[in-house]
Formats: sequence, C-alpha cells, structure tokens
Amino acid sequence: MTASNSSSRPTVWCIAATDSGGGAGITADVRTVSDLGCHPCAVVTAITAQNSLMVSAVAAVSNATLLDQLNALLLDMPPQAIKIGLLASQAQLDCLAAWLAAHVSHVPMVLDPVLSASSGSDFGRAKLDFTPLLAITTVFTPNVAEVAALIGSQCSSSEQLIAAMPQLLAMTPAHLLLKGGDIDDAASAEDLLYLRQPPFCAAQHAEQGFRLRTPRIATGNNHGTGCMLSSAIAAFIAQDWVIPDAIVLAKAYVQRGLSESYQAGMGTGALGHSGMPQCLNDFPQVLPLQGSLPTFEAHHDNFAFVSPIYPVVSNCAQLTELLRGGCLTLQLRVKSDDTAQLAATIQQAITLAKRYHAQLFINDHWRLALKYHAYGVHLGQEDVAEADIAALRAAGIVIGLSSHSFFEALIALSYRPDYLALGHIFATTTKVMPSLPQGLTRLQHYANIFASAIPTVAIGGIDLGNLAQIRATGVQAAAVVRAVTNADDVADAYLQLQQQWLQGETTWEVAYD
Ligand SMILES: Cc1ncc(COP(=O)(O)OP(=O)(O)O)c(N)n1
Ligand SMILES: Cc1nc(C(=O)O)sc1CCOP(=O)(O)O
Ligand SMILES: [Mg+2]
Repeated sequence: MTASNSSSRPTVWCIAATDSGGGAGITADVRTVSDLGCHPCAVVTAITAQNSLMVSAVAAVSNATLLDQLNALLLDMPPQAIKIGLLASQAQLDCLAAWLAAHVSHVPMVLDPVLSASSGSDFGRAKLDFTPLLAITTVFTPNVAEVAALIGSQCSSSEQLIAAMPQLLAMTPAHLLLKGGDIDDAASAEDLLYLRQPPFCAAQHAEQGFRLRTPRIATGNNHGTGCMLSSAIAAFIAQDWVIPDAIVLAKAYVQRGLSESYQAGMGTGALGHSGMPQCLNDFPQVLPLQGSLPTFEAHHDNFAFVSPIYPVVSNCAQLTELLRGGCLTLQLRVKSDDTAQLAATIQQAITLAKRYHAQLFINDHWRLALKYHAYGVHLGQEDVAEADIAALRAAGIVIGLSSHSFFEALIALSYRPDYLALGHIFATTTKVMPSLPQGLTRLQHYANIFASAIPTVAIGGIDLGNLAQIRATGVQAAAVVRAVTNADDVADAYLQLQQQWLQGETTWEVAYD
C-alpha cells in the first residue's frame, strides 16, 4: 500500500471562531475541509463558549495574535482558497481585510458573515461593516437574517431576498449565495444564487440569478450549516472546481450532512460529514430565478444509444458512409448561415437516416428538426433556453443536452432530456471551449452521479487511444468528431472504435489523470 501524496491536498485557510460545542465555527470548517480532501489551516478570530443550546461568551483574539497566525501560514502554507467566518469586532474585520488585501488578494475567498446562526444564536455583531472584506470576496453567503442586517430592512421571504439582490450586488463584486434555509417552507429550502462571470464558464450563465432548491430535511440538528457550506465551497474551489460547481457540490454535501445529522447535547445537534457527494438526490435543482420552466411530458424513459460510438458529422456524404457501415447513432452538426442549404441538408440527412432506422440527432436547428420530423435533436445550454421543448416533446423528438460542469448538468436535467452529454473530456481543436478539459477523474464523478439516472455520452478529444478509459468510467456512449471525420475511411474508423468499445467491456481498467 502506498501513502497518499500530501501535495495533492490543496490548502484551505479557515479564518473563524472556535465552537466549544464542536458543531460549528472553525471546528466544523476543519472537519469539512479535511473530509473533502483538502488540508485545513485554522486561524482563530475568537474563542466562543457555547453548547447546543446557547452562546454564552465570545472572547476575541487580539489583532496581533490574528496577524501572527496569518503571517506564520503565509511563510509556509499559502492557501488555494480561504473561508472567513465569525469576526469579533470592526477593528478585527478591518485589520483582517487590510492584511488579506495586501498579501493574498488573488486567492478565492468565501465570506460567511455570521451575524446570526442557524441555531438561532445572535452573536451581537449586527453592526459590523463588511465593506473592506466585500471588496475582495469571491463568494458571499449571508442567510436571511444577515441580509436583513446588511440592507437595513426586513427580509424573511424569497421575494424579499430577490428584492435585496441589487443592493447586495452594489456592495461587492462577489457571486452571491443568499441562503433561504430559514424561510418558513415545510417542503423545500431554496437558496438564491447570483453568478457574476466565473472563470472557465460559458457566458450564458453569467450575470444571472438562479434558485437552488432542495427538499427540506426534517431535522432540528442543523448547528453549523452555514459554516459547513462556506468551508465546503472553499474546499471545492481549492480543488479547481469552477465556482458554480463548488456551490452545488457544497450544497449537496450539506444536504447529505443534514440527512446524517445527529443529536449532540440537548439542543441543536450537529451535521454528518460524509465526503464527496455521491447521490444525485442530494444535489439542488437549478432553476431560473424569474418565471418557471414549462411543464414537460416525461422524457423517453426507454431511450438508449443503439451505437455506443456516436459520430458527429457535418455533411450527408460522411453520414451516408457511416450508415452503410452500420452506425445507428449519429449527429448532423452543420455550422452554416446558408439557410436554404441548411434546410436541404437537414431534410436529406433525416430522410437518409430513416431508411436505416438510425438515431439521427440534429444539432442546434430544432425548428428544422421539427419541420422534417427528425428522430432527435442535440442542444447546447445556449440553445435550450430558447428552444420550444414542449413542441419537440409533443412531436416525439428525442432530446439530448450538453453540459460542461455539474452546474450545467443540473440545469440540463431540469429540462428532463433523454440523454446528457458530458464535455469536453480531453483537449479538442474542433471547437473553442470556454471551459477546461474535464479529464477522466471528473468524468468518473459525473458518471457515478448521473449515469444511473439518465443515459450519458462523453465528448471531446476521444479517439482509439483513450476510448477504453472513457468506457471504463461507466458512461453509455462516446461522441467523436475528428476520430471519425478526419479518417480516410470514416466507416472503418467508426468500426474500429465500436469494436474497441465492445471488446473493452471486461478487459480495461480506468487509469486516472
Ligand atoms: C453528443 C454531443 N455533445 C455535445 C455537443 C455540443 O453541443 P453544443 O453545446 O450545442 O455545441 P455545438 O455542437 O453546437 O458547437 C454535441 N454537438 N454533441
Ligand atoms: C462539438 C463538441 N462539443 C463539445 C462539448 O464539450 O460540448 S466538445 C466538441 C468537439 C469534439 O470534437 P473532437 O471529437 O474532434 O474532439
Ligand atoms: Mg449547439
């Protein structure tokens, strides 16, 4: 057995107060960060005397002691992400903000303002001015009571949280995660997310609000939920998940923590810590902030890829060769502004595919797919919001949707597609991608979580050399462009890939990047 490589654990600084009761504060942060595979460093801002029933004292550390801790860490253990929790005074907040701005302003910071705890404790900090910290914050996570204190008016409903957003956005360049768990709703809990433009994410989700909805877990043991959420976000950011993914993964982690919460003391008990989220049901639904999704008929429960190798081509000549070669799952992806030519090509392709009873997906052009009665459409995140999904459903057209992150996959699932594409796995020259290649380790996470709920297909940089590893993750299909279209004989290239996939069922093991 080999020891795990300590350098593979990113460092997360937790700047927060102790909780003598063990369920919240820096105790919860350190457990969370460690449980999620990062190394936690603990910078104590105050020592609290508390149990599961009450907070009886908060003793601030001096600014000198705070700076001693930070300077010691900076010398030896620079952070990949920082979580900031309870701060004891305005002087401490100002001192911390100045130090962070001077030394680590490039590091992503998650700020949980901790003015009011989910256990009901009020730390008496309602008058803190967070302005200096908010200028350098990456993700800001106030709850409803904290939003009320920040904007100086009543806030106890989702509508009031939405109304508060412009005022909060004016205070900070951070992404906002407004926690609605304390809003009175028996069935579900809903946080509101406002995304700026996160790095390595497509622009279509930037500067927009979303509802992150989870079923409410019936437990009174929720001490430290805000601490756990913010430190989990920091841990996932430190592991290079894009910010929307860090947020939905952290939400899933807290949801599981609530499911596995336990009584500790006579009052508000503590949360379970159960590692990387594994269960789709723990993830929030990602819904638009305004309006609602149209209600769709159920997706085609029995859709399956006939061919696990799914070539994506741009013309009818290659489509014909593939159909003759026995390929029964294909996509026509034509990027052209010539509308007459486009319509003719799509109509011809649909007619051809029907002759072979093939599953032909039309990329992007859902109106033409409807008009010419295609078997299926493949839509990107930018297409799906404006596509008439209800009309496609009513016409019996099978729908595949793209995703490039957990966040996008959750958006896609809210449209109830028939399959989910996971991209891009390896580097590709076929198209310019805003996202980074996901790699096999991440594909394995996606497959673990999504592949049992919906057929999945991996795409991006897949060829004969890496197909076996893709197959081993458990996705149901691999979509390929260049591996087929650049071959002299496209049908032969397809057959080799198909053969490799079918052979690989028992003989290959995944080797992670
Ligand atoms: C199987 C499959 N997966 C993903 C894509 C990408 O679709 P989209 O996001 O719509 O991007 P474009 O293909 O339109 O550039 C796909 N085409 N097929
Ligand atoms: C069209 C497309 N969509 C992607 C996604 O990630 O959504 S990657 C991609 C190109 C895949 O081409 P190749 O197999 O030549 O790398
Ligand atoms: Mg598209």
